[in-house]
This record gives sequence, structure tokens and C-alpha cells, in this order.
Amino acid sequence: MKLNVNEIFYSLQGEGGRVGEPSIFIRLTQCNLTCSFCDTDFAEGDDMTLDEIAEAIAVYPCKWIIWTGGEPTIQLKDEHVAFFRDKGYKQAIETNGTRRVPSLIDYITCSPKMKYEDIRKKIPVVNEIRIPIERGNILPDVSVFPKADKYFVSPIFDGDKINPDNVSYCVDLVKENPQWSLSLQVHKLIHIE
Ligand SMILES: C[S@@+](CC[C@H](N)C(=O)[O-])C[C@H]1O[C@@H](n2cnc3c(N)ncnc32)[C@H](O)[C@@H]1O
Ligand SMILES: Nc1nc2[nH]cc(C(=O)O)c2c(=O)[nH]1
Ligand code: SF4
Ligand SMILES: [Mg+2]
Repeated sequence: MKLNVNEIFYSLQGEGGRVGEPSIFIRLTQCNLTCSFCDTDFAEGDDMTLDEIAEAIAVYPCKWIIWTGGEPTIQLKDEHVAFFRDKGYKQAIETNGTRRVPSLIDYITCSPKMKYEDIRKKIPVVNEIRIPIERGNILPDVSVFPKADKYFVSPIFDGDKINPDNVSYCVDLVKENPQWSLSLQVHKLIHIE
């Protein structure tokens, strides 16, 4: 079993409900969307066996993996998640919500990009919804989305740079719609990966 891996790095979860938690990021290649604002270069990758990935991440004193990409659900299947669960890892995923998520994942962040209504059919329950928002975007009612413990709006950054106009728009949105909270890309503010 192999996965095509863009990068592996150890950092803190920079966004959403687990912000600040040490995590091993495994970024997989490929995506099924082409978001204009995407801050990530995920095209290049190397095929790695699961044993090679396990060896690469064993150097970190951390038992949380975050699968991301690209869109990690394109490659990641139940058997991959089972392999790392059996090695004692807890596993989170960052997904755009267009595809099924492996069932053994411990924490799902769903970051919908379009056709919000369709997401509930594929993924009925998640841990958090985190939608990227720029000034002028409309915030649908939470009932449109999968059931979640937390609902976040995440102001779109210009690459690694904060966009104050998007932030102030999101602050107003959250004050008007108190089921939602603000998520910032903290890792960019403190200049870590
Ligand atoms: C690079 S994506 C990879 C995972 C998956 N494809 C997705 O979109 O959820 C990881 C997270 O970064 C967010 N993101 C990407 N570009 C962003 C930007 N310019 N500003 C704020 N968030 C961004 C996405 O919305 C998503 O929550
Ligand atoms: N620190 C940090 N936190 C993150 N949370 C989600 C990320 C991603 O690119 O999926 C990300 C990332 O790239 N860095
Ligand atoms: S779905 Fe995620 S990885 Fe794919 S282009 Fe959009 S933000 Fe980037
Ligand atoms: Mg990122």
C-alpha cells in the first residue's frame, strides 16, 4: 500500500477547534477542486509505503496525525487509517466535503467550498465546519451543513498574509450569527508551518 505524499511536517494545528494542538501533518497530492484562493501547492509528490511514512513520523513525540492535501479523501482509504490506528495514532482530516471520509478517522474538519447542500448527503456528521469567507460571501444557516460540534468562519488570507477586510467582515458575520465562531490561520500569524 502506497500513498503519494507532497510533504510531512510537525507543527501546531493552526486553524479551527483544535488550534494549538501539536500535530503531524501529512499532505497528500491531488485535489478535485481548484479554489482560486487556495494557499497550498500540493501537485508534487513521492510514492511512499505506509511503513516509510510510519518511519518518517516516528521521530516526532506526537500521536496525532492530520491528513490534508490537496484533497486527502482522494487517496486515503480505511485500510490506511487502520494501519496508523494500530500504531497508536489518532487521526484528523481536513476535507472539502465532496467525498466520503474513511470511517476510522477520529476528528473531521469539513471546509465546504460550494453547493453546501450536497455535503450532508456524503458526510452527515463532522466535528467542525470551517468555511473560508471573503467580504460579500453569504453565510447560510447551519442547518444546511453536516451536524457539527462547532461552526467556524475562516477569513480568506492572501497567501500567507492576513486580509484585514475579510477579517472585519467575518467578525461582523459572527456577531450577527452567534452559532458561528471565528477561526484564524494562526500559524501564518506566528510564522510557523
Ligand atoms: C489547503 S486545504 C486542504 C484540505 C481540503 N482540500 C480542504 O479544502 O479542506 C486546508 C484548509 O485551508 C483552507 N484554506 C486554503 N486556502 C486558504 C486561504 N487563502 N485562506 C484561508 N483558508 C484557506 C481551506 O479552506 C481548508 O480549510
Ligand atoms: N499549522 C498549520 N495548520 C494547518 N491546519 C490545516 C492546514 C492545512 O494546510 O490543511 C494547516 C497548515 O498548513 N499548517
Ligand atoms: S479543495 Fe482544498 S486543497 Fe483543493 S483547491 Fe480548494 S482549498 Fe485547495
Ligand atoms: Mg495550510
